[in-house]
Amino acid sequence: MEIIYGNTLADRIKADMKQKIDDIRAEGARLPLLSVVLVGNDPASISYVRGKEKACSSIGMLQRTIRLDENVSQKELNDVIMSLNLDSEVDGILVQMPLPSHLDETAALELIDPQKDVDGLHPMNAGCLLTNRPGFIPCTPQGVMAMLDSIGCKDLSGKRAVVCGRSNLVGKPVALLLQNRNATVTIVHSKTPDIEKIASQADILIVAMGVAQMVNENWVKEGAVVIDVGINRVNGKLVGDCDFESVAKKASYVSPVPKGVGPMTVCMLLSNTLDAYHMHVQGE
Ligand SMILES: Nc1nc(=O)c2c([nH]1)NC[C@@H]1CN(c3ccc(C(=O)N[C@@H](CCC(=O)O)C(=O)O)cc3)C=[N+]21
Repeated sequence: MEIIYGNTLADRIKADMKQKIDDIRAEGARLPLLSVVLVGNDPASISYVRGKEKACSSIGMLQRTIRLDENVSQKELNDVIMSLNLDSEVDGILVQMPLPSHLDETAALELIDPQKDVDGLHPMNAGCLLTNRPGFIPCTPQGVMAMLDSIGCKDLSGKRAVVCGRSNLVGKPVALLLQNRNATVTIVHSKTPDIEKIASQADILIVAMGVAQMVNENWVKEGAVVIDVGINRVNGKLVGDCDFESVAKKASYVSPVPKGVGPMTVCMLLSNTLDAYHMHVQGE
C-alpha cells in the first residue's frame, strides 16, 4: 500500500507556479491577485483563509482578504463582490463558505463574475463542466484528479469508479471529471441501500460523505485506489471519512487526512487564479 501525499504533490505544483510568477515579475508586468471575502469570526474559516494567504505568499501571488462583520447585510456583501468584479487588479474572487445563516450563499455566488470565479462555484462554470465547455473547475475535484494523475491513473477506460457523496462542491463534479476520463461512474449517498457492496466494486473509490471514519475495509476492493475527501474534527483531531488503518489493509493507494486532498484544494485555487490572470491579461 502506498500513501498519496497531497502536500508534497501540492508543493511541487506550487514550485512551478512560483517560477511562472517570478517570470511575470521579471517582465515588470502586473502580478496575479486573489481576493478572499471572509464574513464573521468562525475559527475554522479564519484558519482556512490563513492557509490560503500563506499559500499565495509562498508563490509570490498577491492576496487581499476583505473581512466583513458577522452581521453584514446581503446588500453590503453584494456591493463588495460587485466592486471586486469591477476591480481590474483582481483576478480571482473567493467567498469563504459557509456564510452566516442570515446570508444567501447562492445569491452571493451568482454575483461573482464567472471569469473571476476561481472556486468554480458559479452556476455558469458548473454548467460549463456539465457540458464540456472550458471554465473554472471546483478546486477540490480538480485536486482529486491531480492526485489520480500523480499515480498514473489518467485514462480510466475499463475502470469502475464509485463516488460516495453527491454534493455540488465535490461529489457531482468529481463524477463528471471521472466520466470525462472514460471511467464507469456510480454515485452513492446516504440513502443508497447496500452502499458497502457497491463501493467494494470500485477500482477507484472517492469518499466525500462528510461522516468521520465511516468507510472501512468492507467498502474497499482488494487493490483499489481510495481518495478521502473528508475533513472532520473529532476531539480536536483532524480525520477523514475513511478509517485509514482499516482501508489501508486492502487498498493499493490511499490518501491521508491531513496532508491529502486539503493542501491540493488550496493549490488548485492558486492554479485557477493564475489561469484567470492569463485570461484577464489577454483581454487587457
Ligand atoms: N469558498 C470556499 N472555497 C473553499 O475552497 C473552501 C470554503 N469555501 N470553505 C471551507 C472549505 C475547506 N477548505 C479546505 C482547504 C484546505 C484544507 C487543508 O489544507 N487542510 C490541511 C490541514 C489544515 C489544518 O490542520 O487545519 C490538510 O488537510 O492537511 C482544508 C480545508 C476549503 N474550503
